Amino acid sequence: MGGVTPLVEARGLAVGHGGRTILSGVGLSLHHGRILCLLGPNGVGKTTLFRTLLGLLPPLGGEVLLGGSPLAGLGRSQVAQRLAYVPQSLATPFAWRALDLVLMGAATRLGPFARPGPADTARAEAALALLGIGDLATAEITRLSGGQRQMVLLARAIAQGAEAIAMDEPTASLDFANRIRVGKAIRGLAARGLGVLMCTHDPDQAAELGDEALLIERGGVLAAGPVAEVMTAARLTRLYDIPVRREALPEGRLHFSGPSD
Ligand SMILES: Nc1ncnc2c1ncn2[C@@H]1O[C@H](COP(=O)(O)OP(=O)(O)OP(=O)(O)O)[C@@H](O)[C@H]1O
Repeated sequence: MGGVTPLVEARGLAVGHGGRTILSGVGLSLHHGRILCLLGPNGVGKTTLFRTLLGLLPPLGGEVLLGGSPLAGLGRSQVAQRLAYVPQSLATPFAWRALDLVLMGAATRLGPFARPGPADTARAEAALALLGIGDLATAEITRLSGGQRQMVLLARAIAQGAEAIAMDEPTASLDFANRIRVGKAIRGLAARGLGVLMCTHDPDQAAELGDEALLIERGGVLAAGPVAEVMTAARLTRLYDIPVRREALPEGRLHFSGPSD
C-alpha cells in the first residue's frame, strides 16, 4: 500500500459535539478495494467520527484528507464525489418513490441547477438492481419497512458514484436474507475498487467482511490493523467489557462469542 494515496485518511483527528471532545488522536487510512470495519460500544463516537469525515461536523483537532485533499478545502459536491454516506436510518415524512431517493444520490454530483438526466436515472436503476430491489423503484419510501429503506439508502450511496462509502451499521435492521445480500453487495463494491468504511456491532460480520478493523474505545482508538491480528479475544473483552471467546471455524472464518451463562 506504500505510496498509494488513501481514499479517506484521518490524522490525529479529534471529534465531538459543541466543542466537547469525544474521541481524539484518531488515525485511519481507507484504500481502494478495502473494507475497514469500525467496532466499539454504543455511544463511543463512531457516528460522530463518520460525520466528521464527511465534513458534517468540524474536527476538533487534526485533519481529514479525502483522496489526498484536505477536507477543509473541498466543496459539498467534491466531498460527494469522494465519500458517500449510508446513515443508520432515514426518517422522512415525504412520500418519495424509492427511485427518486436514489436519484438524489446521483444528483449530488451535478451542479446546483442541473437536473438529473437519463444517464443518472440509469445509474439509479442499476444501483437498485445491484441490490436485487429493482421492484421497489416505484414504491413510496414511507411505505417501506425499515430494512427495505436501508437497502434503498445503500442504493442511493452506490448511485452517488463516490470512490468510498461510509456505512453506519448497514445491516442492523435487515432480515437474514437481506443481510446476506447486502454483505455480498459490500464485497462486490470492494471488488470493483471502492473503499468501504463500515460500523458494525457484530464482530463476526467485521471478521467476515473486513480487511482491516479499527477498534474504538472510550476516548480513542484501542487498536487498528488487519482483522485477524487486531480482533483478539483479549481486545474484544476489553472493548465490550465482557469475556469474549474467539475461535476459527473449520472454513477458516473467525467466530466470536460471549459468556453462555
Ligand atoms: N448532536 C449531538 N449533540 C451532542 N452530543 C451528541 C450528539 N450526537 C451524539 N452525541 C453524543 O456523542 C456521543 C457519541 O455518539 P455517537 O452517536 O457518535 O456514538 P456511536 O458510537 O455511533 O453509538 P451507537 O453505536 O450507539 O450508534 C454520545 O455520548 C452521544 O450522546
